[in-house]
Amino acid sequence: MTLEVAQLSVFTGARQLVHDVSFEVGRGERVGLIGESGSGKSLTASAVMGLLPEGLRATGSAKLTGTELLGASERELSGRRGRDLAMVFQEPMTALNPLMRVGRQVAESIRLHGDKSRRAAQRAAVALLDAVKLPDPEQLARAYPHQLSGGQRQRVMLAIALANDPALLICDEPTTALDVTVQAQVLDLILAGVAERDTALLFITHDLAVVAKVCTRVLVMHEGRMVEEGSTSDVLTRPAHDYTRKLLAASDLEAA
Ligand SMILES: Nc1ncnc2c1ncn2[C@@H]1O[C@H](COP(=O)(O)OP(=O)(O)OP(=O)(O)O)[C@@H](O)[C@H]1O
Repeated sequence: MTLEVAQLSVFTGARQLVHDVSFEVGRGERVGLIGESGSGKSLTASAVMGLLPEGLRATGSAKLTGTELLGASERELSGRRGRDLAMVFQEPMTALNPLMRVGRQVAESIRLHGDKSRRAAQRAAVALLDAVKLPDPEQLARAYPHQLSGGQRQRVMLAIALANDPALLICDEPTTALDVTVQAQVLDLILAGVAERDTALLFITHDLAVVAKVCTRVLVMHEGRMVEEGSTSDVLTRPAHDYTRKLLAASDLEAA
């Protein structure tokens, strides 16, 4: 199993925000995490990545390829992030360095976790920018983030995330800020990227149409608890939990 989360809870002081969440994501599997705003999706993912905001703490277990992430040292975690654990967030501007050319940012993430020379990493970076279908990647590698469109920046983030063939990719609303056409293109790239590498995908979204397109299995969160889990087609067509039925009714998903 690539990711095994067991009895994961998140607390702020004595208040519990996430309650005993357990799930697994296998190699090459694409799992959606859905639920309304505030249901605990992002906190669950942040706890797995060791990126909880100051003042919050997690208990339980989250193992990536057999090794415990919860309670690991920051040094250990930062060694794994970008190597076998990668992330793409909603807003690429906050994750990209505004003062560094994008090609160099991709190349640095390759060099940080490998033994490629500067020149080889630069070449690999251009190849990755090409693989995420950025136009004229050699030229584009020399641009700064603010010179790119939102969709182009998200492709750069995806190139960085996939640079070291991660075992697990966590996407948190990666296309929510993009317009519909660009959104579909970026989703296709994510699907192709994880398929090529057999990467496990945990995909957070509140958009059920996106889940239907991307995920084979779905986890439903409500008020910090996991209330339902099943194959995407079962959950979207025959929801077992009242809350999931409400989510479906509130969405404009035609298949539902
Ligand atoms: N730093 C924090 N301190 C205290 N409470 C927090 C903090 N971050 C999140 N919360 C609370 O934890 C709960 C879960 O938040 P979380 O961000 O995981 O929800 P979410 O399902 O990802 O929502 P969204 O779809 O809006 O991102 C919410 O009630 C939120 O107010």
